[in-house]
Formats: sequence, C-alpha cells, structure tokens
Amino acid sequence: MASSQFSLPPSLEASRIAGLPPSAYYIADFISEEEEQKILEKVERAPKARWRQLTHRRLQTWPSDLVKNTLLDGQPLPAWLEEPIISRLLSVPVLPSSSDSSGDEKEKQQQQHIFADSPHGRPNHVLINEYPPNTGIMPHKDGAAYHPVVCTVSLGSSLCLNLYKAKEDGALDSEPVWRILQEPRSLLITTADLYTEYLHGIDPLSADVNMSERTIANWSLLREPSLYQNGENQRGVRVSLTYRDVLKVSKLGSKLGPMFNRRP
Ligand SMILES: O=C(O)CCC(=O)C(=O)O
Ligand SMILES: [Fe+2]
Repeated sequence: MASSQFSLPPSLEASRIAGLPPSAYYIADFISEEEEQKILEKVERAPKARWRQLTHRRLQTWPSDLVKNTLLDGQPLPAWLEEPIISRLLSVPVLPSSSDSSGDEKEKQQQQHIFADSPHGRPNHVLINEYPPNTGIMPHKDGAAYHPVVCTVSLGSSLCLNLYKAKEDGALDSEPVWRILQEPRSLLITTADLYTEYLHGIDPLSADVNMSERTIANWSLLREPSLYQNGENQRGVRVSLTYRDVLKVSKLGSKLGPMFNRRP
C-alpha cells in the first residue's frame, strides 16, 4: 500500500473549525505516514532519562523543562522536532492571499503565519505526551508561560479532546461544551479565547463513544469519518507533540559574564 502524503490547505481559514469561538483549526493530513513513523521512532528511542513518568501517562519536554515559566536558553530543538513540522506550520498563511495589495500591516502579518505575533515568531518548546488507552489528562488551562497559540500534532491513534467552560465561581461543568477528534497525523491549533477562557482535557477511556456530526466539532474536517460511523473510536496508544512559544527565554550566558556571552 502506498503510504499517505501530507496535504496542506491554501490558508488556515479553510481549516477553521466552525462553531467554536475563533480561532481553532484542524488539518487532518499535516504529516505523512512515513514522517509519523520516523517521529514515533525518535520518541521511543529517546534516552530513558528524557521520560517523566506520571501515574498513568509519561511525557518528554524539549529542549528542556521550564524553570519558573522560563526557558533556559542553550539547546535548540532537535532536528526531528524542527523538520518537517515547524517549517510546514510557518508555511501556511492564516488568511487567504488577497489580491488587494493595499491591505494594512496587521492584515499582512496575519497572512504570514500563526506565530507571526508571538515574541519569537515561532514555537521554541515541545511537550510530548503518551496516552495508552484508558489514560487522559485532567481539564486544565495552559497558563501564563506561553504565547496563546497551541499547535498539537497527533501520532499513532485517535482520541477526543474535550473543551470545558469554567463557571464564574471557578467550578467546572461536568460535560464538555465541545469535543474535537484528533486523528493520527493531524494538526490542531487552538488560540485566543480557547486558550484563555476555556479548559481542555482528555477523558481516560478505552473508547470514545457517541461521536457524530452533531457531537464532534471538527467532523466535517476529518480525514476518515467513515471509520467512526458506529459512533465509536477504540483507542490505541496516542502520542501528541504540543508546540508552543515560551514567552520568557533567559539568556543564561549573559548572566555568567562576557566570557560566556561571545557568539561566534
Ligand atoms: O495531548 C494533548 O492533546 C493535550 C496536551 C495538553 O493539554 C498539554 O500538554 O498541556
Ligand atoms: Fe494543555
């Protein structure tokens, strides 16, 4: 069987998830099967010390853990997390190209790419989470360390991400307001209100159920909705790569004095 190829939309606008607060985007075939396999191998072969084991889930952080919400400048991201994902991410304009050349500066920037407004103009940090069936992540917000653009590439298996609205008193409705199905090789981008006003989480289930055009926000953007015609998704091991721009990067070298601060 020929392996699948990636396929990008002309602009993110074409991949907007309708019915969600602006802006969330879903691209089903962001990477090819071959690229997916290469990345999964790298994740699995990372040195054991790279993994942090939580009760049910394990994770890796690249290039390093944050210290007080700060990324210590030093190591760049490894090549296998840079290519092809970051350049592909930055190659998709947010808005369709307009024939009107008199567009203002703001509009031009938005046309560039999804990280055009972030402090470093690109993601500088990747969190890798591994979810065997029956594992998930509690509803949470991603907090103040990052620019509010989250790009998640899914590998290995499909599962549903739930979005919750926090009530005035901080309590949480038990039912999600929306569910997004993330297929392997897909890219999900969430920004703005979805970052600041809503929580996201993954239920620890062996299967996602009750899925349909009515209950899954990105149903019309799925690669293979026919796989879920009975409303069910049996989960396998799903690995996610979460790309973000950490706002604060500490120039450790400059604190150590001029000897350490020379750049070739
Ligand atoms: O795996 C995912 O899709 C979500 C991960 C997540 O929410 C996080 O790491 O903050
Ligand atoms: Fe998160």
